[in-house]
Amino acid sequence: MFNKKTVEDMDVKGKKVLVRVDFNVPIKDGKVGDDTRIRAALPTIEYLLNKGAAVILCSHLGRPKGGPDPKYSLKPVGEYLSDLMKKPVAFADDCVGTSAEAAAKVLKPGEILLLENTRFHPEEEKNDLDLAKKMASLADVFINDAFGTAHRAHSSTEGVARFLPAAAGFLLEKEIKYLGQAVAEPKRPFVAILGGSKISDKIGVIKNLLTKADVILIGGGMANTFFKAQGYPVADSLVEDEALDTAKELLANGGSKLRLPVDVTIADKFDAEAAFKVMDMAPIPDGWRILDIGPKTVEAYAKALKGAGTVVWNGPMGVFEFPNFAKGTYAVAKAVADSGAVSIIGGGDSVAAIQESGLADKITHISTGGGASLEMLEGLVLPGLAALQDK
Ligand SMILES: Nc1ncnc2c1ncn2[C@@H]1O[C@H](COP(=O)(O)OP(=O)(O)O)[C@@H](O)[C@H]1O
Ligand SMILES: O=C(OP(=O)(O)O)[C@H](O)COP(=O)(O)O
Repeated sequence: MFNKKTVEDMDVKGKKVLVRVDFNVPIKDGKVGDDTRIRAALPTIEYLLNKGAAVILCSHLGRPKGGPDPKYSLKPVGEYLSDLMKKPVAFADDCVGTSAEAAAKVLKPGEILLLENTRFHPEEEKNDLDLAKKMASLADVFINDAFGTAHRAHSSTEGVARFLPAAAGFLLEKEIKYLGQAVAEPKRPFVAILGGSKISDKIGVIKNLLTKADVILIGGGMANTFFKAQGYPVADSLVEDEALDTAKELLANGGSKLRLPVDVTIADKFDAEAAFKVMDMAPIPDGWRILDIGPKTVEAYAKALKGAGTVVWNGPMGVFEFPNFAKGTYAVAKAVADSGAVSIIGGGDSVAAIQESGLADKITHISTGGGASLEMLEGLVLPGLAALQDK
């Protein structure tokens, strides 16, 4: 079922191994927040070090626009990893070029180097092969362990695999195996929950989910786009206008499977200290924005989750980073945990939310990928996986 070479199939002793990880973790005030994605990469890193490889890690962080931006530096992640592993982690302030080359050259077996954010090069997201070739030139072997980014065909995920012997890390293998079998024949009722802020990225998944899931519960920024598509003025709420046509089409075809919030919590600014109130869904007053689902919606969604056989969830129900707007996300998390269903929660922020809710140990599978697990669910090919060598 998993037909790609893995790290165990590769000869890595004495070699330099470039490992694509997904260290796209929440950073607050220059410090790492939820570290699930970092911990999830440790088995591959430790295996390689024990086998006598020199490990060169690369990742993106956030969505920097058009060049280097200190806000999106991976430096704090390197420091965090060093504390976690209790060993030095060297850092190069570019993922290619002289600093990366010099740092990679002196790296010895058993040592770790982290390269700066791959998205500081705009070519990365275009899967530019020159950039990929430069990254590949730093190493002898490529391992992709970035499940969370496996749905992106970028230079550091897909491109680089064309220039080096390329195999999967343990995390990538584990996620694909688990999600593959869990969604092949899901226990029913199958409830999907979709929220968050990456709206145009993820709204397309709903069309396909309508054929697979029994109920789809919408929250977060995703819901706002549906409200606008229904004709509600949403004032300053987060909406992605390019997703409006898709939302309209889904509303027309989704029938009773597709559920939207019936009430919302609105705020007078995008701030943890904002004034807020709950209202039944109606035109949003000027100057306000929707930052969470309301209590009636929580009740309705909890009812839909009761007795579910399988639950797949990506995207928080509100801006859970602000305590006043975390209630919807935490209450839905509790309903998922209490449902007794096979539950899969994926995505950088969704996982951070479930960890903060204290309910993580009641969830069947915490996945490091949100968009990646949704695309898997859709049956799409993940380019980061497809590029690796077959067994
Ligand atoms: N109503 C909302 N308005 C603005 N942002 C929202 C809203 N609801 C959720 N969010 C934001 O969505 C983000 C997570 O979205 P996304 O990246 O799609 O999820 P994940 O990382 O789990 O895949 C969070 O930072 C959260 O604050
Ligand atoms: O956080 C990620 O995706 P997710 O929010 O869907 O889990 C991945 O690191 C991919 O990031 P991207 O959606 O900016 O390509």
